[in-house]
Parts: sequence; structure tokens; C-alpha cells
Amino acid sequence: MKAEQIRVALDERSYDIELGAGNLDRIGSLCREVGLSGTAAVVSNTTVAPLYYETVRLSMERAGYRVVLVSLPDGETYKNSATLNLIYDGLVDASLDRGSFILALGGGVIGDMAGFAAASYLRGIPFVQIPTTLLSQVDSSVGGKTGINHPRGKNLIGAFYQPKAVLIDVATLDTLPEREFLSGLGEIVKYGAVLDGGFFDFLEKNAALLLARDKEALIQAASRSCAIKAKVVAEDEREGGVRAVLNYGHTLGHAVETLTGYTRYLHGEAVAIGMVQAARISQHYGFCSQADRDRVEALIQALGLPTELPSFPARQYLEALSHDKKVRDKGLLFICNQGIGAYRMERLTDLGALLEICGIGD
Ligand SMILES: NC(=O)c1ccc[n+]([C@@H]2O[C@H](COP(=O)([O-])OP(=O)(O)OC[C@H]3O[C@@H](n4cnc5c(N)ncnc54)[C@H](O)[C@@H]3O)[C@@H](O)[C@H]2O)c1
Ligand SMILES: O=C(O)C(=O)C[C@@H](O)[C@H](O)[C@H](O)COP(=O)(O)O
Ligand SMILES: [Zn+2]
Repeated sequence: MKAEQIRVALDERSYDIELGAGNLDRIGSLCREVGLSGTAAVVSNTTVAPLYYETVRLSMERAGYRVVLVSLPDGETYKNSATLNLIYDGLVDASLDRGSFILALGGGVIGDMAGFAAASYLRGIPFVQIPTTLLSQVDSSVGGKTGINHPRGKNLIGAFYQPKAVLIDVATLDTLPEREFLSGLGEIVKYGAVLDGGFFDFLEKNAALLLARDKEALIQAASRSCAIKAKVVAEDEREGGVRAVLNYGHTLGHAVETLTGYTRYLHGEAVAIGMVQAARISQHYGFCSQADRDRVEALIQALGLPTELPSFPARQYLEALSHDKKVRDKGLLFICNQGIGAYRMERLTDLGALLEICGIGD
């Protein structure tokens, strides 16, 4: 299969997403094509490095780069300041200077942390995303949101910092555990539910093929997802307006992740629950029909994702919601369905009422 290119158009910060199957060993040439020089620090983890670091190292060395590996412990619970310091330690140990760069090799946790390290080390060095989970291939590697969690809230510390390129090799998904794969489908549903009704239809019709990891269906889904995200990011890089739509399902999803200590749910699972609740809230306010709401829930269920909010008292949900980045003194900006394939953003002040609609009380 020939690799496909999708442009993220951001003036001098523009870059391409290269999407293919079996193209991981293109990384060295790609780094040359985008003008990178010096040492490459590959930031990865103890699961992904044994699988894919060797291919990356050989490709980089063939292209004439010096390569070092910074391998981190694996998991969302490590997306924190202590692990970020391990990256800085690795970069300092390898004497990385301003003429060097980072390759983020892994899922969204690695991409977010390595991206933030790139944004802050020596006040900024270039980086390239090499996403290896479905979720990171369709969402987190694109758009430049980087950062770490805080015990009291998701992604509370970070920066907008764009990569120089994104290299997606869907063949890496062959080794991805099933639950992680399904989690990625959660973010794919998001694009269809609020930005592209035709894509939502596609997902409904092709759910079985996607679950079977049919390469053609996957490539279609990934390329459409990246194209939708690239367009939104190009319109609003720093989430002053339309980009907030990419947070559909995330308000309650992030609250669920925080309340469960980043251990019980994968990100895409929490977002799936959040989307079901967002559709419920949208139907309550008359922005979508019962049939639309049912379609969102049915697709999420068909993709093997959870739909129910875990039980915590409303006050705990309220505390978690208060750290949402879309909160202002005028209330919380909540992303609703406007039917299927379109959205509306509502400033909600009564979060207790919002929780009641979702069946959460004290
Ligand atoms: N920056 C953004 O725009 C953005 C968007 C969405 C999500 N995120 C963040 O992304 C994170 C979730 O990312 P994720 O779902 O990729 O999780 P993850 O990075 O934790 O990866 C999931 C698991 O799969 C393993 N893995 C990765 N690639 C593999 C492969 N090819 N084969 C076998 N195992 C593999 C990882 O080691 C990990 O155990 C969350 O922290 C979320 O907040 C960020
Ligand atoms: O790229 C974006 O914008 C997104 O919101 C994508 C989300 O899927 C992602 O989970 C993001 O990290 C959430 O951002 P946050 O600003 O709410 O932390
Ligand atoms: Zn997300």
C-alpha cells in the first residue's frame, strides 16, 4: 500500500501526517526530508521499545543519525511530573543540545509526555510523533496538545507544541492488545458523532470489519479521522473556539479518569462513557432526538466500549468537573450533539443539574 499524506496547515508550523502500512522503517528518511539534524532521542516505554525501537534505530542510523533511547515505565499512571523528569534526565545524560530532536515512539501517553519534554527542554527542540496505538494514530499524535496529568485533573500541565511530522504505521497495531484497540475506536466515534455524519454511518456499517482489524477499513477510518482533526486544528490551533469540539465526551470522561485515579478506565473508554452521557444531555435539552442518542449509544456498545458512569457522589464529580479546562466564571462549555454529525457548544452553569440528567446525585 502506498503511504498517504495529510497536511496539518499551520503556516510556519505546518507538517504532514504520513499514513501507511509497514512504513516504520521510513523514519530516518522522513527526518531528513523535514530537515532534522543532530542526535535523535527516542522516547518510548518498556512495552513498545522492545517491539519497535530496533526498526527505528536502524532506519535512523542508515540515515546518518546518532540515536539514544530513553525508555520509561508504561502506563497512564506514569503520565506525571516524576516521569517527565526521567525524560529530562535521559536528555541531559545524552548531552542533547539545541541541534538535536526527539522521536516519540508509543501511544498517547508517550506522545503527550515526549511532546511536552520537547516543548520545554532547552526551551524547545523539534520532535516527531511515531504513534503506535490506534488512539494515538487517530487523535493524540496530531494537533500539538502535549502534557501530563495532575492527581486532581487530567492534562492540567502542558503546552501547545506541534511536531515536525507524524509517521503512522498501521502495521504496529498488529501487536496492540484488544482493550487498547477498542479504546482507540472510542475517539474515532467522536469525529463521526459531532463532525461528520457520513463518517458515523460508515462506522455503523463497518463496525464488524473494524473490530476484526480489517486493514482497509482501519486505514479508511484512520485517514478520515486524521483529516477531520487536521482541519479543526488548522482552524483553531489553541482551542480559542471550534477546537473545543474535539473535547466531546471528555468533560465527563476526564472526570471519570480522575475520580478513578487513572487506573480503572482507559482514556477511550472514559470518553465513550462521556459521549453516551453527552448524547443523553443533548437529547434532554432537545438538541438531538431520542433516535440520535440511541445511535450514539448503540455504536459505542457495538464497539465493545462501556456506557455507564461509575458511581461516585455528585460532589466528587463536581470537584473533578471544576478542573475542566473549559470552565470560566460564566460556566462550563459543554459540547453537545446537534443531531448526528454536528455539534453545539453550551455554557452550562448548573453542573448539579447536568449530573442529575446523567443520574448522578448525592
Ligand atoms: N494530545 C492529544 O491530543 C490527545 C488526544 C487523545 C488522547 N490523549 C492522551 O493519550 C493517552 C492515551 O493514549 P493511548 O490510548 O495510546 O494509551 P497508552 O499510550 O497508554 O498506550 C496504551 C498501551 O498500549 C501499549 N502499546 C502502545 N503501542 C503498542 C503496540 N503497537 N503494540 C503493543 N502495545 C502497545 C502501551 O505501552 C500501553 O501499555 C491519554 O493520556 C490521553 O489523555 C492525548
Ligand atoms: O486535540 C484536542 O483538542 C483534543 O481535545 C483531543 C482529545 O481527544 C484529547 O484527549 C485531549 O488531550 C484533551 O485535551 P484537554 O485539553 O481537554 O486536556
Ligand atoms: Zn481524548
